Amino acid sequence: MTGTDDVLLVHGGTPLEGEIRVRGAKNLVPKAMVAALLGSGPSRLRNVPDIRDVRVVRGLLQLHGVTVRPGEEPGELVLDPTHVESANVADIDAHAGSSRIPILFCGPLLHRLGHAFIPGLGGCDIGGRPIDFHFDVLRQFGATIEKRDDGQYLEAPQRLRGCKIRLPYPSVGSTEQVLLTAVLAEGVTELSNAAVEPEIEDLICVLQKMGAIISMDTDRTIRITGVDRLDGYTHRALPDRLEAASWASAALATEGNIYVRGAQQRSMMTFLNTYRKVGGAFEIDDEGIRFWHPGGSLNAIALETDVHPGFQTDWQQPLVVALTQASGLSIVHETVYESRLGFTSALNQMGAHIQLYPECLGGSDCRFGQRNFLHSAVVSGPTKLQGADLVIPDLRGGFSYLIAALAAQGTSRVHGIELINRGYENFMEKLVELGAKVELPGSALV
Ligand SMILES: CC(=O)N[C@H]1[C@@H](OP(=O)(O)OP(=O)(O)OC[C@H]2O[C@@H](n3ccc(=O)[nH]c3=O)[C@H](O)[C@@H]2O)O[C@H](CO)[C@@H](O)[C@@H]1O
Ligand SMILES: C=C(OP(=O)(O)O)C(=O)O
Repeated sequence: MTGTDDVLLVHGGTPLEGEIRVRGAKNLVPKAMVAALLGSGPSRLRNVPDIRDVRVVRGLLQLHGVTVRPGEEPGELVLDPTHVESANVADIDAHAGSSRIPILFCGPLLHRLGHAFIPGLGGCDIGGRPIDFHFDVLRQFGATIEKRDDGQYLEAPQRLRGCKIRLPYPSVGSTEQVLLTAVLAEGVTELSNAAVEPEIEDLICVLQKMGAIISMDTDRTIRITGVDRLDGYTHRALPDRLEAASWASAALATEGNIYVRGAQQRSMMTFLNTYRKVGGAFEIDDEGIRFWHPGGSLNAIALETDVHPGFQTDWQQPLVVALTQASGLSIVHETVYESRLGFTSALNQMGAHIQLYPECLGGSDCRFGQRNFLHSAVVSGPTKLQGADLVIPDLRGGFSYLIAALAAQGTSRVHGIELINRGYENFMEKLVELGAKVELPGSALV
């Protein structure tokens, strides 16, 4: 999608109603694809969504000699790493695109080739997003790292060795870095203050299927006993709980009713509790979850994002749009990313009343409290939203703008919709199936 194709006209005011399906999680599938690099034979990954982050990783794996082909069932990939080889640095740079996943190639490439090149990373612009923890842990395993203008060059002069690591913060990516490196390192690795998101548990399941030895304690400690060799795996990716929650928020904000096939209660319990407090209704069955607005007014709430099992930060932005329709003052404290509330200024242009503060409001003190980041919000509602010209700032912010435009009166022009393809499979088709009135300029109503 380029040029004017990157703009969507959204005619708001119609409740979203119907059924959509979510497939494998954006925050697991690309990482399971990287794990295939560690195997001595082919892996089969099922429930793979057609999103840009998957295409980026597929390209990077192919550059490193991994063959990637469709499997027998729709959404299945077969990844064969038998002939892993060094890739041209310029090609890697060109393929890395907008994703954060290239950083996770370090451990597997160091094991397979003894060296790795990591280009500049993409990902959402929602905070500084440093990668210091990643390089600190890789050094502890015995890797050397040289920063040059085009990226980071890593080497493993000898087999990487297991070590004792404590993360300064339970970072998802750094925990995955440790897992993907420790499984083939010599000896035992003990990781404390690890992240324990459901996608990390699913990655551990993938690695265990390959032959890894990994145990998790209740105190965020993960122990990995290195092995000499891993096989391929067959795995069905856990469903995308972040996409599911986005559609749930869309149902609430537009006074609609959406059945999300594939949504799973277990990985969404914290979201479901919050949804119920706001006044949203849901019903769970074996195949998915139905979310709807039961009528009447919604309740203002106090919300704090946190690492799992807390309220996931990626759920925050879409739900804030629904909170603009709740009666009273809602407080949102974003403790994972310092700049993740910036998207709210466009909601204010549409008629919302959202005030940002640098203090930690409504809960515990976080890392950002003394540093002048506008990371708390007071949302005053309900407010009528009006269509506007919107420029998508990041993935979840972008989906939130779609929700706001759908809930608003009048027409919005939403610019930069291509970014949404990074994490939402076929979102335009899904919108149309749910009855949204959306239009690509120059074409008929889609
Ligand atoms: C592709 C993917 O899975 N993305 C998810 C992953 O991002 P990602 O893995 O990048 O996020 P992290 O959990 O690592 O980041 C959490 C916090 O740790 C900080 N940090 C992280 C690494 C580091 O080296 N130094 C450092 O200071 C970050 O700036 C941030 O404030 O987890 C986030 C938190 O659940 C989610 O919002 C993202 O959707
Ligand atoms: C922040 C996100 O992703 P990434 O880490 O890929 O930028 C997200 O999925 O909302």
